[in-house]
Amino acid sequence: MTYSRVVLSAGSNIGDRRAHLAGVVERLADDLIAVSPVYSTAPWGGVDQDDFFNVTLLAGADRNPGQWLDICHELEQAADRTRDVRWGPRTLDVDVISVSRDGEIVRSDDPALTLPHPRAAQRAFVLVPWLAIEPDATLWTPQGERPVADLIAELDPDERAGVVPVDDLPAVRRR
Ligand SMILES: Nc1ncnc2c1ncn2[C@@H]1O[C@H](COP(=O)(O)OP(=O)(O)OP(=O)(O)O)[C@@H](O)[C@H]1O
Ligand SMILES: Nc1nc2c(c(=O)[nH]1)N=C(CO)CN2
Repeated sequence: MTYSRVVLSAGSNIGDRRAHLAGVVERLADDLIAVSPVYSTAPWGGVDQDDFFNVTLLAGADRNPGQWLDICHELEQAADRTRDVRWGPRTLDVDVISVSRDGEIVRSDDPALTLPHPRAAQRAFVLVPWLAIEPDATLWTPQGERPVADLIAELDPDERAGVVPVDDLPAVRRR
């Protein structure tokens, strides 16, 4: 038994953004612990592009970190995701933000799956939705384990202002 708890971030800024995010919730239905509201988010990373819709999800299951990443890639492929511009527009991006096992945060330098996600602490589009579903969330950073609320408070106010709640995705029924 390798029960693990995962934080995933999903984002879309091409096509039916809401439908792409709803597909993630549908796929993970059996493992879901919580799904944030949908947020409209200004593009992060310096590429001029349309706003994203983002959600952060908590899930738990008997899976290792690589199996969570496989699900992320499967979901991206199902949305016909292509890799063109780094941090550029996409139908669907699903990232593994953090995994914990038996309450211990998993850490990995593997470029194929770096954990926790090395840029999560700078991304209001990940942290703000995460805090909405887990008010005492913490993230491992190079400075150690930090409350997500503190990381958000340290972001540029413009970065925070670009992340605005829209509404909730419809609830899914467990299979
Ligand atoms: N924590 C992680 N979550 C998702 N992918 C990761 C992670 N760590 C490493 N990767 C690797 O990064 C590769 C590129 O991922 P992707 O195209 O989603 O990057 P990106 O979304 O453009 O940028 P970023 O990594 O900054 O979010 C993936 O194929 C994957 O193997
Ligand atoms: N607001 C926002 N910006 C992004 C996003 C995203 O999901 N939301 N994903 C990116 C690819 O890593 C690059 N920039």
